[in-house]
Amino acid sequence: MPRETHEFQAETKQLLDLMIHSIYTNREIFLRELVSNASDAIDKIHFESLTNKDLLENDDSYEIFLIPDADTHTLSISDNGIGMTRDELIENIGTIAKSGTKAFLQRMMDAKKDDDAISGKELIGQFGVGFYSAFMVAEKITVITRKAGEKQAFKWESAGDGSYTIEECDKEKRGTTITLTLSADFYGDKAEENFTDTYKLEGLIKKYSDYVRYPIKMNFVIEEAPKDDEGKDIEGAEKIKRDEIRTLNSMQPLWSKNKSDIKAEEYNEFYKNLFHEWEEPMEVLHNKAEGTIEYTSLLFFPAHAPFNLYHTDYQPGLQLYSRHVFIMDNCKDLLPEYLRFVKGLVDSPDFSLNISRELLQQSRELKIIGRNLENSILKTLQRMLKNNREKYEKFWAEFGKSLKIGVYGSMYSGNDTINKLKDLLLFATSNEDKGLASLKEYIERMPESQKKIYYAAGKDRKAIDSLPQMELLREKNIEVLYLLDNVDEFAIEALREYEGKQFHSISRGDLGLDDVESQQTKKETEDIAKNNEGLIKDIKESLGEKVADVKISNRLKSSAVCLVADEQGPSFTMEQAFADANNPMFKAKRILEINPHHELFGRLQSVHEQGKDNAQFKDYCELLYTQALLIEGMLPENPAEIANKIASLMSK
Ligand SMILES: Nc1ncnc2c1ncn2[C@@H]1O[C@H](COP(=O)(O)OP(=O)(O)OP(=O)(O)O)[C@@H](O)[C@H]1O
Repeated sequence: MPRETHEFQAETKQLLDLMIHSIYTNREIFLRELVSNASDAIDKIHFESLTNKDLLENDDSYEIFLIPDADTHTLSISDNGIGMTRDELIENIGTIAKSGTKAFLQRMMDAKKDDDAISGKELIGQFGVGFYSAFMVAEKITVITRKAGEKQAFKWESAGDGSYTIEECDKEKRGTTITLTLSADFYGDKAEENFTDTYKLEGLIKKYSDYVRYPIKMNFVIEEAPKDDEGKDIEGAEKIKRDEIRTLNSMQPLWSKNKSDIKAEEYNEFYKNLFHEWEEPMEVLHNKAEGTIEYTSLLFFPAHAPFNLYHTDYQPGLQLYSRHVFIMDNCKDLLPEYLRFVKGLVDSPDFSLNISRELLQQSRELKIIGRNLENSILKTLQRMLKNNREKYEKFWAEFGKSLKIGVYGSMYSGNDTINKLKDLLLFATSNEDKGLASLKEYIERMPESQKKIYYAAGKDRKAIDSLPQMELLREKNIEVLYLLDNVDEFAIEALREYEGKQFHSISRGDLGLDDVESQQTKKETEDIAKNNEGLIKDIKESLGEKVADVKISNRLKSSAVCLVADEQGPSFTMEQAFADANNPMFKAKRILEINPHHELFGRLQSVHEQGKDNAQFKDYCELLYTQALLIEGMLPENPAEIANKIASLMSK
């Protein structure tokens, strides 16, 4: 195959450009990225070799080699991992598939446009861009790789200038060697950071990659004075050089050490290293369990929710080890779905080394460990909520959605997730000064006469504040939960009640207030309804299919109309959420409520006196309904017709 030149995908070009003109000062992290990739590649061959030993080609001494060369000012990172085929080279290195990286670029562009204060430096810190980070220090990168089990090796090369070349080449050992031809600032004694200096490299490996579970080796050239027969240095004699291969990383798994001997930075570095994260974790949970089942777990809550946390390309799950030996990544069977954001590992001598995923699912040990981990995470969260509200609210902002989805999901799975999670939920409320409220806090603040927990859903505070349905509750000083996230209302539906108090949407059904005043208003409203039976019936008839019912309202104060949904069916926001999910079948039943104390009601009565079939009455009905729709943030089906009706009414 002749040498081929390929263009980088447009997004890759942008990324390369950013890397080359990098604003990121912490350039040394490129080494951690390349070493992590090498370690991942070894994990892969190890895993594959469990079912296909031939792939190893009799070489199972996994290792990563660093080869600095001051003369050619290159640094190579070599591994005997899985390697890449030609297609994989193009797929993995020439294109950006990761949604995180795409999101990174988007944010970068947005930041540029808005002249945003978020600097590129911080952004790189949040995302991480793997292989490409090497272009921060290299003017050219050469990848030579041979996939395990294949004969042909390939050479990939790029100067980061928009294109790369691929050609066939020879490589005796399987795996990948990445050679960086260092840019002028990064080699030589005068350079501020000299990445051909063995001692500098040793320091970086200790700092970032000490726990990598395969040996990271490097050749040191040792200069020593020759020794005499008694083993003493011969003075004045010319020094002798000899090579010594050293393993740079301790490989001692952090989790096997005593908790009290581990510093916070060690946990942080370990986490960043193992999970390719760039930020310190929000929380670390390190537990050793002894007893019927023995295991050690080291779990982390990331600082931020990943962009794809709720997408199918997100890989939840923990790493499994048995006596420090890696078994598998992304084991989903340990933690419930609502904890999909938790990263970490479990090491247990009770796991068998080459257990299949299918068998694992049935493992009794795994179930018990999973339950223990879930409990310990829930306890941590309960403690955080009680003792460190600020931190908990940060957690909630990142991962609250997961817990709410968990509550919603329990509607189908029928387990006791609700009981586990209900006290951990936080909601915004109409009482803005008090910040977010747990359901317990809300209940504690409820006046005795209030029997239900009221909630309203909307896209933001302002939208809910301006709902006509809020008027009465505001006047009565009744606190309302503000459901601002799509999933909130679904979670509330699943909860049904909290400590014996039912949830009640302010936009659905009767409010059910039973203080003396409300009882009185209710009676009044019933009387008005009775006296206007004919009018109500005719409005309903005129609106036809559009509404399920028309009612005289006892909840409106200053607004003329509002639309409420039927108590049984979905609400308007749920209808919207269903529609967004391509499920337009679920429609809320619309009930038009009319304020009998509004001036317009009198007008309506007099127009109605001219008969239910007169055109003006029909227009009034239509416009009242449209108003109510608009207040709910919904558009009428026939906006042009409505506009004409308004215009003709205004000109009268
Ligand atoms: N040494 C290697 N051996 C085999 N494959 C590699 C090696 N280095 C990189 N790759 C492949 O190239 C892909 C892209 O690497 P890159 O570092 O850009 O991203 P990543 O490792 O997937 O993610 P990140 O490092 O940001 O977590 C990897 O997923 C892997 O498939």
